[in-house]
Amino acid sequence: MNIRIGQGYDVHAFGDGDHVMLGGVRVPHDRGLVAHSDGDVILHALCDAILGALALGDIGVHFPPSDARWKGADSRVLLRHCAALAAERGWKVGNADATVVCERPKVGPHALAMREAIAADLGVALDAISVKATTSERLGFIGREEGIAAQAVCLLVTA
Ligand SMILES: Nc1ccn([C@@H]2O[C@H](COP(=O)(O)O)[C@@H](O)[C@H]2O)c(=O)n1
Ligand SMILES: C[C@@]1(CO)OP(=O)(O)OP(=O)(O)OC[C@H]1O
Repeated sequence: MNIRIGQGYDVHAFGDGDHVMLGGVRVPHDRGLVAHSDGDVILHALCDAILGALALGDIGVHFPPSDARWKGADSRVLLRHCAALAAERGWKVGNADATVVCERPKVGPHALAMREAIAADLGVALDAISVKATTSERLGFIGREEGIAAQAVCLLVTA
């Protein structure tokens, strides 16, 4: 069995709105996220982790912000596309682990639903997908609730 590892990172600013999309789940909030797509930082970081493991560039190469096709896009579509790129090359996701960093909203109550959505999109078992959260202890742009960040790592294994 061959293995590959990739990592990803994404940030989006908070703006007007009444919910955020995180890990494919609509989470009620008193702000929204500013983005060309739905601004799902967890899924964007995960897409970049998969693309990184494949050495296929990054999310902006595959889904350019200049392309109207991705305006308001459901990031689950992007994630499934990245999984398909891996499958075409003989790889599948072994496991993935993401950390979202924000003061609010609280992610814990939604983490299982996020894991379920991601596992379904990647075609893997629930226990292969981890979603964690931490605050920034009120420090920096995240601490001031100006934006939200996520990191992800992903292991690919030969299918
Ligand atoms: N947006 C968040 C942030 C944190 N959590 C949970 O709270 C725990 C404590 O966070 P600290 O930053 O104070 O270490 C963290 O381990 C998460 O379980 C959360 O659900 N949503
Ligand atoms: C996802 C894309 C889609 O156009 O746009 P954004 O939603 O702005 O998100 P970003 O994390 O900046 O990645 C770039 C783009 O691929």
